[in-house]
Amino acid sequence: MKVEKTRTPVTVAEAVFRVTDRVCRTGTERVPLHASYGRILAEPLTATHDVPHFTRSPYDGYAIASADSAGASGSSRVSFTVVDHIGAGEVSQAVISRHEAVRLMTGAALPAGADAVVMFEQAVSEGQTFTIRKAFAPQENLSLQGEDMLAGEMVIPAGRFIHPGVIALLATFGYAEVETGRRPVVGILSTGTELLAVNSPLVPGKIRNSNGPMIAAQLARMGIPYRMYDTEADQLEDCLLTVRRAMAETDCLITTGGVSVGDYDYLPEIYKRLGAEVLFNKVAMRPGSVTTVAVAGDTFLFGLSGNPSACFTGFELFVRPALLKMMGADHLYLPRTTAVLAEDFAKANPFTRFIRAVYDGTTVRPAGFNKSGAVSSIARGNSLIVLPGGTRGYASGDTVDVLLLGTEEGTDEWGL
Ligand SMILES: Nc1nc2c(c(=O)[nH]1)N[C@H]1C(S)=C(S)[C@@H](COP(=O)(O)OP(=O)(O)OC[C@H]3O[C@@H](n4cnc5c(N)ncnc54)[C@H](O)[C@@H]3O)O[C@H]1N2
Ligand code: MOO
Repeated sequence: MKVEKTRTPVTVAEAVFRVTDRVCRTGTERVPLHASYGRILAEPLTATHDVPHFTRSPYDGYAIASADSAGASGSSRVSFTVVDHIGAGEVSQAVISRHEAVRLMTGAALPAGADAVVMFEQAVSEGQTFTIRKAFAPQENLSLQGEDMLAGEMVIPAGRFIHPGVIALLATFGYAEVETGRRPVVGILSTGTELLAVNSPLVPGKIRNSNGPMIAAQLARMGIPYRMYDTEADQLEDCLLTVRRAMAETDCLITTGGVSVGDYDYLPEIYKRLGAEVLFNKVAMRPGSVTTVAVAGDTFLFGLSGNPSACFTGFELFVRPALLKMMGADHLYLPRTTAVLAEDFAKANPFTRFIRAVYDGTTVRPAGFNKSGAVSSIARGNSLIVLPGGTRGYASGDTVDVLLLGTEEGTDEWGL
């Protein structure tokens, strides 16, 4: 088999752009509210009524007409008579006359004639009467109709992640079902004759397949369904058959391994046989320089490196935003921040370097063994330090860019 040995690297930003620019939404589907968590809102969410839709008391207390409290002060008490008593969910039939009040609980509708609420703590109760020692302003201690949202107001645009707060909003407006971006079904194919199943005993030269389960978990974290595929051996024909089957059964396929220039790295030849358009096959980054993305028909083929740290990073940088866009998300990228490097990093960075790292809110430090083949630092890290290409010698105390991992939601800006 003849594979090209020289590839032209693209920058990380260019690679991300090439993928996200090509991806289209995979459609929409209606799901019950309880199943909508973690999906992407396909329609803007507009308030169908004012919230709250009636003026209510935000406190346990007494509803009064504020004008009746005029003159109350530290040295002058004003007295009221309680004419009704309501809890939340009840509506008083009383219409307050001069120096009358309705005793009401938090959330109860304000009775007619009242325009302020005296908290229990602001009153001295004596049977059916109470006194106050301060004057109340109109609308004091009220939760006004529409103060949170007004009918017709667009509250959450389409493309946003449905998190618990959005679920609360949907429930507020009575959405028993929600229109969401369809989740793509993703195939995972781990290639390599050295790979053993997770429950296999170790034998010389072989290793357990850690990338497959890792990618499955990266997908699960995004709520995306997946199917696992196996090849019998590192045989081109066998691998091609499996890729074709996976393409027929899924919306996109993630492979790991076999994408470099080795004698058994069949993926480049498979892309050729499929007539796939290769968007890029080398990225100016470490790890993950061999990351390849190709499109065959309307199926995306993500060729991630076999090296675990490179595989992990390739998923987070390229696969994740693509899948989010397939679901119709408008925020595609990992949230990023800056942090103070907590230890020296002396290595040169000929290309953009992504270092698995531990970020504590202020400082960030490499999460340990930092080779492309490392597994330990993926397990220990919660973030990626990003060091630009063409730099060297970062010292403890330097400020560096950090991408945050493990959040379900993206940001709308590719900022690196
Ligand atoms: N002559 C060159 N050799 C290599 C180059 C190069 O430019 N010229 N690039 C190196 C870089 S960088 C990387 S990264 C690797 C990428 O190779 P592949 O993506 O084709 O991956 P494999 O060769 O199949 O495997 C690499 C490594 O990872 C282990 N592996 C593979 N699959 C898994 C898995 N599912 N779970 C755990 N570990 C896995 C595999 O055993 C190898 O050790 O190529 C360099 N070589
Ligand atoms: O792709 Mo390799 O992981 O750059 O080291």
